[in-house]
Amino acid sequence: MIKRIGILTSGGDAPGMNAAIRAAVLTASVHNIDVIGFHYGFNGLLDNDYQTLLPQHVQHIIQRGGTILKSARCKTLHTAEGAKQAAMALEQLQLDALIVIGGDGSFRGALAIAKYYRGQIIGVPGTIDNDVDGTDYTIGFATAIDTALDAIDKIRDTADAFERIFLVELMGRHSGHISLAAGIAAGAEQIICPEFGTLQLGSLKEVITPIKHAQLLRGKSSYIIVVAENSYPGGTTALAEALSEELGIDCRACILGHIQRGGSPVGADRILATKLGSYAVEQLVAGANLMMAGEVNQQAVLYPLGQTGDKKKPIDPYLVRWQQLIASD
Ligand SMILES: Nc1ncnc2c1ncn2[C@@H]1O[C@H](COP(=O)(O)OP(=O)(O)O)[C@@H](O)[C@H]1O
Ligand SMILES: O=P(O)(O)OC[C@H]1O[C@](O)(COP(=O)(O)O)[C@@H](O)[C@@H]1O
Repeated sequence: MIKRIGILTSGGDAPGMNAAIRAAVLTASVHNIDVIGFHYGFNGLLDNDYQTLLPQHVQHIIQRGGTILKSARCKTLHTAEGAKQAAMALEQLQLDALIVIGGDGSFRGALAIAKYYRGQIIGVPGTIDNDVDGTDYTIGFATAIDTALDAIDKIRDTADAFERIFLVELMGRHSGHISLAAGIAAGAEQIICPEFGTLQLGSLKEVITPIKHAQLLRGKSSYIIVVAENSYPGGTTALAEALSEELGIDCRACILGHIQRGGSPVGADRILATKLGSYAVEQLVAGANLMMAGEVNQQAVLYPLGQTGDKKKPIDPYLVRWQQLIASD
């Protein structure tokens, strides 16, 4: 019987985390479950830093970016001592369950705690990167794409005016979900992401050949290359410099950075967050443990927490093929 649950947001914040908190609190209230929210991710467990969350505390937060509970990374949790201490905090607060909203790293943290905790744990996928197995989309991904798209469209204007080559670096840590989606939607001429293989220092033929081909075909024109972070050993600015040297034309780099994590969540993220935040509570009541609440083919599903970081979810193979065979030609 679940009477009291804890909730926290951890790792990179993502637009829609607030919507997930709201949905979990409102659903818990209907089930007469008390909720406490830990601040600063897992640090809140270790530092006894938390607040009671009542329905009135989550009013009018569905449209807000960031997270009202704050987020952080927590080094201590990587030690067995830290995991034990976190579990002890949950026991002392008499929490029957914990909801962790975050990415696969946060779910590994949750599993570490589970070794010493008698209650239930459930994950809700919140990261702009979409690099979590067991769910078609993560909360925050749709908003990040639109943010990136808005920026790339603006870059296209200035690139067109100067007939310049621009390299736009997008986030994703080691995954290309954001770059592929935003690159396709922006009509980027090239997309470079880890799934296409990492570029080597000095071997730029595969980037240069399509540029030269396009120049031959279309003459002078703007040319946008979307580059997922960590795709080139020296970074995207170094890649732009190397290309400038090889091509003899100025290439500009634009690193979009953390702007992609902010902003009001788009409708798709608010809806996904509402569904998964609520489903997580319902599934805890039904007895779920060490699972993630995900969505596959529009159905809310449970997926083993321990498999969420297996990196089995590919970037869309149809779009990859289209980009490589048609868009970059
Ligand atoms: N292997 C692990 N063992 C224990 N805790 C971990 C582990 N991996 C990640 N964590 C915890 O989860 C936090 C968030 O993970 P991170 O990978 O930074 O973000 P995300 O959850 O967005 O993938 C880390 O700061 C750490 O506290
Ligand atoms: O905010 P930080 O610590 O610089 O981290 C940047 C990383 O966080 C992200 O924005 C989100 O990643 P996570 O959700 O896995 O934390 C990545 O795309 C990026 O590589």
